[in-house]
Amino acid sequence: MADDKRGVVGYALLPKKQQSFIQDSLLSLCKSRGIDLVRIDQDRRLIDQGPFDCVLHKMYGDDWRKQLEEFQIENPNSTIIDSPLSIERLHNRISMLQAVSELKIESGTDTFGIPKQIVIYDKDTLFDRQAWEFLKYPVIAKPLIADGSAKSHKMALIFNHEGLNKLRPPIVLQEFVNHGGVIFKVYVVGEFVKCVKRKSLPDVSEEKLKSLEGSLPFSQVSNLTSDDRNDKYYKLMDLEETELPPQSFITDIARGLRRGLKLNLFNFDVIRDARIGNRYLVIDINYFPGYAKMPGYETVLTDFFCDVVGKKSLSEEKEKGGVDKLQVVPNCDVDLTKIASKTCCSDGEEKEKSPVLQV
Ligand SMILES: O=P(O)(O)O[C@@H]1[C@@H](OP(=O)(O)O)[C@H](OP(=O)(O)O)[C@H](O)[C@H](OP(=O)(O)O)[C@H]1OP(=O)(O)O
Ligand SMILES: Nc1ncnc2c1ncn2[C@@H]1O[C@H](COP(=O)(O)OP(=O)(O)O)[C@@H](O)[C@H]1O
Ligand SMILES: [Mg+2]
Ligand SMILES: [Mg+2]
Repeated sequence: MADDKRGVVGYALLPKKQQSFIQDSLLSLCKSRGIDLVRIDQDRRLIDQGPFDCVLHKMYGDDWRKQLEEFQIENPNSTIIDSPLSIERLHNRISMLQAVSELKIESGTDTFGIPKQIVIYDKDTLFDRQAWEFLKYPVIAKPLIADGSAKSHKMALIFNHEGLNKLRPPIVLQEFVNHGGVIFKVYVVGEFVKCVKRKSLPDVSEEKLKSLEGSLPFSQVSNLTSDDRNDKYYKLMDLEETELPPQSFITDIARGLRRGLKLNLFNFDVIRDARIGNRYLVIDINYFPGYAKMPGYETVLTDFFCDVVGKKSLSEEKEKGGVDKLQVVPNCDVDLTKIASKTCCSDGEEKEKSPVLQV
């Protein structure tokens, strides 16, 4: 695109997301750099709107997917951020983390993986302790589907057999790993990677485990307000004292995941195993997360949009060296019909019978 021609990014977001993401500060920075952010009217067909150099979206459903397909056929030069097929992989907590197990990264002393876990489809398997004897209490029960609904964030920490009674499969049972009460959230925007600290669940000692009753339900711990955090369980952790993981290690994982998942906009949650100080576990990956909580999000996102629509980024304009060009990963060609039937992964291993996406 000629640099004097304005770029147009159309966005289709739910009202809550629109409110948090489309801030005046972002609109005006984009505008000053030749990019117009335009709301897509969801009461009209996408194909009747535009032109858009890029369509930015966090919307689901068959109708929306069809509209995007139609739009892409009519507008082959337009970029859709991101492909619905790629996003869909994150809607299942097994296929989501499979992407981590598939990563091949050379690392020095630091290692990474995922916690031991199993997918449970029925109550018989849930109460058959032998079926998941490789998991030690406490475990976390997570809904298998992670589609952004309030229900998909409702979890429970299970301390013993009694705690299983309230669970409703399909769920993922995942070993709870003590990690010092702090998680690392890694935000990815194209090639840009930023790691921040957030509060998490406190450690559970062997001693404490004996005295705890069946289960503890919780939801979106890292987004709790300070009032919630002050209650006796969610006691405030000292985030300041926690050291961040090595930046180059985290960047390697982020870029590997970006290519593996074929996604440009996502974040992932990482914990540091308290038993093994240099072992990191990825526990969650989210599409198009709350970027407005990331310091300086306006600059990062504006640079990304410039790159997507083919305008020079600020770093290029200033001809500064050392800043990676933000390249857009091509749209995904994952075949969703290839969801195999396999079961459980423990730190990357998998056995027959749980849903695993084969790319
Ligand atoms: O709303 P926010 O800013 O808390 O963002 C949520 C994310 O919080 P984070 O940026 O990671 O702190 C949140 O991340 P977590 O699940 O808390 O790890 C999700 O990405 C959530 O989207 P969805 O409900 O899974 O579709 C995100 O919600 P939406 O903004 O997409 O509704
Ligand atoms: N395996 C685990 N070990 C320890 N804590 C965990 C584990 N999995 C999740 N958590 C805690 O539970 C929170 C929510 O789990 P997560 O998988 O990130 O769900 P959500 O998609 O709702 O964010 C995490 O932010 C972290 O505090
Ligand atoms: Mg999370
Ligand atoms: Mg999540």
